[in-house]
Amino acid sequence: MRHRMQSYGGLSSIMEVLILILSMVLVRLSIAWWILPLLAQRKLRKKGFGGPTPSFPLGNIVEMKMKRDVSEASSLKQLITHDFHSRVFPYFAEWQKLHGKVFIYWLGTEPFLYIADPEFLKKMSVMAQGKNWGKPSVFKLDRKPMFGNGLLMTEGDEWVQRRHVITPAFSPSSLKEMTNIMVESTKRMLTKWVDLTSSGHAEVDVECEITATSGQIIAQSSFGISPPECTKVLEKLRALQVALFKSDRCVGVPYNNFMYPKHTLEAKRLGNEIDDLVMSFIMKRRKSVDTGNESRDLLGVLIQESHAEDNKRQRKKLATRELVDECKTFVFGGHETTALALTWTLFLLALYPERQKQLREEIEEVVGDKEFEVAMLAGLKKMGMVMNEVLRLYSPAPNVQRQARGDICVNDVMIPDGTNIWIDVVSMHHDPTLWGDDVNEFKPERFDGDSQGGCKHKMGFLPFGFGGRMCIGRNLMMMEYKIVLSLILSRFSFSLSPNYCHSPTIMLSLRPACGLPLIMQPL
Ligand code: HEM
Repeated sequence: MRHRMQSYGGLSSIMEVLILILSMVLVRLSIAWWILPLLAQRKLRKKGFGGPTPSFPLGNIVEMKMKRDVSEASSLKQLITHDFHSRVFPYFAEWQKLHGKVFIYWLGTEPFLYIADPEFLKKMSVMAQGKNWGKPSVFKLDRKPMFGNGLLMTEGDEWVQRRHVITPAFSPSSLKEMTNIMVESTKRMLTKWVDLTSSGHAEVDVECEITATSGQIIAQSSFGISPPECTKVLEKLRALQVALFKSDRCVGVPYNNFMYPKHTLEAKRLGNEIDDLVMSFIMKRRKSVDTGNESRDLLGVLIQESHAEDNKRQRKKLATRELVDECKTFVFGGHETTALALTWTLFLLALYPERQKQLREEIEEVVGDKEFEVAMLAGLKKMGMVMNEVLRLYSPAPNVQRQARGDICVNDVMIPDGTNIWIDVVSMHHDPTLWGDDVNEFKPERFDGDSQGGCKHKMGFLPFGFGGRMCIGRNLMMMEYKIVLSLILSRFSFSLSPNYCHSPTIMLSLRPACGLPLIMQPL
């Protein structure tokens, strides 16, 4: 009996210790996840930054989801309008009315400083050294299967070094070598469209077609991956994008991965499969380096760099991982955004057929019957204006994110180290105080002789981001855009299909939710 009592006594003291440890862990977690961020938010509030009231542990996620559901349901029968900020970001549109263009909102236990004011952004970037801008750790972790630690996600010295190594792969001479691949891939797509239309299928989902072609272009021109091989990677990347961005996974809520195990495991599995495929391409290319048959495309540049430094085993391992992450980053970042810019262009040209005619005349004048040459692209001025206007109205990259690495002082307010920052590009591109009352009209002329399109603030037009982290692939994009669009316009005229449903939506990028069915008419 005494023995039993002793063991009960031992058990209860173990329980007490466990409860104590658990309470200490809970206290530490609430301090780290809630009290400290809340104190930082209070400080910012005292300095005049408002924002919606968060609740623990979801922050403002519930409110955001509710507003989005309402907006999606009410926009099902939406007429075609280019004024869609309140549809894709209904919560930001409403909070802006209450709190202005700079405020704080919460994703789970992560506070975000929302910015739709270019002047505030300018002051902030002047004060922050390039290296003091990081990428939100919460997104880096969440998007790891897709981008790993590729250029888009690296920070500090590592980013400086990586950007320095990669930049030559986008030099004018390297881009020139990509022309043939762009022309050939587009011609293959157009031959397919001719076959489709001549067999009675006039309706083509051009978003799907152009995304596949753009994927082939980047995979082949930057990594030497041939079309059949790259299809697998592209399909898996698309599935990964859906797993990561098409579900409400409560990013920012501690341990959200455990709340959505199915999506988390699916993303991890797809990420690993893509890694294996990419690794097999890299191994093949490494062999050609060993035999001296290496080309100077992006993968060639990266492989040579990793060889130059891989005298220590540790470094070699790291370099191989980095190579895989860069390949994923560039294959995804390099095709999705460009394809969407072209898709939204075709949508607008279908809507305004007189613009198709104008561009066709320009192509006839500049290119005529000749083979495409890079030197011709600068002559396609009207097309350049159309491109800028599309990137303004339907910016494929709808937001830019940062995390302060170090305190940043703006207007005498200290934005503390670690603050997440969300820059709402769609809002700035649709702001009548920056662009005028015709802000929601498609008017390429606003870019005639003015690279800022008449925007009243030079940081109000940010399709490729800003500062040192501006898009590294923008020249490649502009070249691909003009080549693909010229070839399409020379072979087809097109109009919107009655099946088109106007529903811009965000799935990391800004895309048409139901694709872009067009009625194609061969010329
Ligand atoms: C319409 C086409 C494109 C748009 C709208 C676009 C947009 C952007 C934006 C807004 C950023 C800045 C992100 C940030 O600051 O966090 C960015 C960065 C980047 N883009 Fe693009 N992009 C396009 C095409 C491309 C292409 C064709 C490539 C590759 C071939 C590419 C690769 C990258 C990479 C690697 C970065 C990260 C750069 C860095 O952090 O140093 N993008 N892009």
